[in-house]
Amino acid sequence: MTEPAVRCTGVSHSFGTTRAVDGVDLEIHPGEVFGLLGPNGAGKTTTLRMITTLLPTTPDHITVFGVDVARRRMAVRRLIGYVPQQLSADSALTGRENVALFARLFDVPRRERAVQVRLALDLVGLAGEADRTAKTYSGGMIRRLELAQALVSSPRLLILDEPTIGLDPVARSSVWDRIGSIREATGMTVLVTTHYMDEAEQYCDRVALMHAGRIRALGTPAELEADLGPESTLDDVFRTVTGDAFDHEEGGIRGVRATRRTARRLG
Ligand SMILES: Nc1ncnc2c1ncn2[C@@H]1O[C@H](COP(=O)(O)OP(=O)(O)OP(=O)(O)O)[C@@H](O)[C@H]1O
Repeated sequence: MTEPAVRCTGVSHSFGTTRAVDGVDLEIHPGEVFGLLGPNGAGKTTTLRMITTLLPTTPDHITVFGVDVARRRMAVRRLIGYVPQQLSADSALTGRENVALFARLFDVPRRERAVQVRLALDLVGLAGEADRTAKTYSGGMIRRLELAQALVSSPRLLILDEPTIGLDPVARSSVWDRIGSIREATGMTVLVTTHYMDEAEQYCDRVALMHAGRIRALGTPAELEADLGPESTLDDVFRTVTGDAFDHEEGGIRGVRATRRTARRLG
């Protein structure tokens, strides 16, 4: 039987008295684009940080392609490419130098590095701009450069935390188009968080709706919408399962911080 790309079983995490993740069960199939959706503070980033080994976990709760995250952290790290919300590109380096740096950090063998760097830049459509410094890139190009950094070690699982936050609609669709073509070219599994329901509807094979640390609904966008009734959108589904939390929480201080973080990055 094929192992799931990610399996979470009863995953929880608290920061002091805040229960950020509260009993999450999840299976992500190999090769799919899976969206973890929810408002600011839902627990999405904390879940990703546990899957990527950046937060401690206990054995037997999370596996990546069958490898236990708590027992074999280094093996799991080799399977994953991660693009966090925070800036991971250096504006003083060229696109190529930024990707080459990640190739070294992730132990891509020396003699393969130049080829892998070129392939990653090609996959995100930056081959023509690879020798410009990153400070001359637009916000969408920076996001695509960060994708290339994550791709250079040929991960089996690509994890993206809010890849389109703060981007204009054209840049957003170009980032999503790249994610789609990368998946097609490599067969890679993609796990992405977003709070843009319309994007999830359009680009994700399956989604989980998360609120207050819990998964409230899981399925294909079409299944979730059909369950609610004709003409329903994912936004409607979300409002139903969270009791309108989406509208109320999105403008909170964390939302402002997240947007500012991105604005700083792009400024
Ligand atoms: N390092 C931390 N210390 C204390 N509390 C934290 C920390 N990180 C997250 N939290 C809290 O845990 C909860 C879940 O946060 P998390 O960042 O996982 O949510 P999220 O869904 O990713 O939201 P966002 O889209 O804003 O990143 C929130 O209540 C948040 O305030």
